[in-house]
Amino acid sequence: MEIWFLILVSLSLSAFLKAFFNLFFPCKTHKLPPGPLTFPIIGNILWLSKSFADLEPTLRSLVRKLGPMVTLHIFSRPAIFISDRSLAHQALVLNGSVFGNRPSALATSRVLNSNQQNISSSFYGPTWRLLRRNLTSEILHSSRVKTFGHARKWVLQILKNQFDLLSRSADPVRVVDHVQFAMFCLLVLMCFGDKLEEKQVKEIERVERRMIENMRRFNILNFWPRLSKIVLHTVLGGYLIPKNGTVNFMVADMGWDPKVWEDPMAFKPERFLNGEGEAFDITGSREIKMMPFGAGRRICPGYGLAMLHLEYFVANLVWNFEWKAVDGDDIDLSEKQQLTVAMKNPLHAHISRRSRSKV
Ligand code: HEM
Repeated sequence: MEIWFLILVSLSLSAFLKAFFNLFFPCKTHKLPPGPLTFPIIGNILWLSKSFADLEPTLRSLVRKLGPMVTLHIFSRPAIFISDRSLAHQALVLNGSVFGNRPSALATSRVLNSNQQNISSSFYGPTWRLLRRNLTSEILHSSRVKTFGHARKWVLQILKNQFDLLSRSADPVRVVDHVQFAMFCLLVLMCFGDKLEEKQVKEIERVERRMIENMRRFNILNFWPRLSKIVLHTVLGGYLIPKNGTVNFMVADMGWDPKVWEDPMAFKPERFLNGEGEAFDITGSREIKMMPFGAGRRICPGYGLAMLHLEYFVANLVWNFEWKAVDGDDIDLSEKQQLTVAMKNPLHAHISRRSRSKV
């Protein structure tokens, strides 16, 4: 047999074996993303002693030192933090079925999340799919939102659907949860009252730019824990994401990436003025530039409704009040960490002349 043929066969065989092992045994061939040196029990105590506000700068400095994927050993599971937009896209959008899961909750939080049978905490599976379909097609679909006046009727219909579909379940918590869920949806829809008109929505387009810029610049969340209970070991960015590992996305850092956003820390709503009339894609389906509503299969199903609602709310705040810095004219954009990020020196609101003249 020709020697070149033997070389070719052995090279192909080794390439095949490598691909096979990478696919089925990534934990043997890949390492966890880097992380600080930790000692089993002491390491956990150190992390747990940190407040939420301390965790964020610590993580940022680790990302600067170690790269866009970092592992911390908190509790018994490795917690992986991702700060890079394209890795987030690869995980949440391109590999949505792997990263769309939620972890098993602690016994205490199961009381609050109805034994993980509600839409946001349920595992990626048939119950989640059913709840999600019911919410998106029966409540949040634009054709339904337009007829919000009949909200009460839909909610009753949805409740009936849910009861019918889940009637085989012997778990009473599950049913209670669906009642609560439907009532919550009703409340959200009722908030619109009968004041939402298409004309009004158009008038406040300008406000939308300010609002999206606010979401990018002043993040509602610094990092969004997508605590994925990964069913099989998987590989992302050349690193192992272990089975039962948890994955967290550093949302604030993605919205401040200077490669995407010019002068990222400045408040510039006009950056969303697009000459070609193409709207900014907040879902990140093609590329993630910011992700206030998450991305991929578990993206917030209420984002359309939330945007409308916020536009209406923010437009009224701008229309009815004059917002001024307390001391001097300069607005201070520094932040402080509370449960969410808030303005360190909030503005004061004065009733505007426009509103006063109406009174
Ligand atoms: C400004 C307003 C809102 C923000 C910033 C927001 C943000 C988010 C985020 C970040 C997630 C997690 C996404 C992920 O895991 O990738 C989420 C999930 C969710 N949101 Fe929202 N949301 C808002 C309003 C709403 C509204 C109005 C509704 C209801 C109509 C809603 C219903 C949900 C539900 C049911 C989930 C869980 C989805 C799932 O796990 O499949 N949200 N939201």
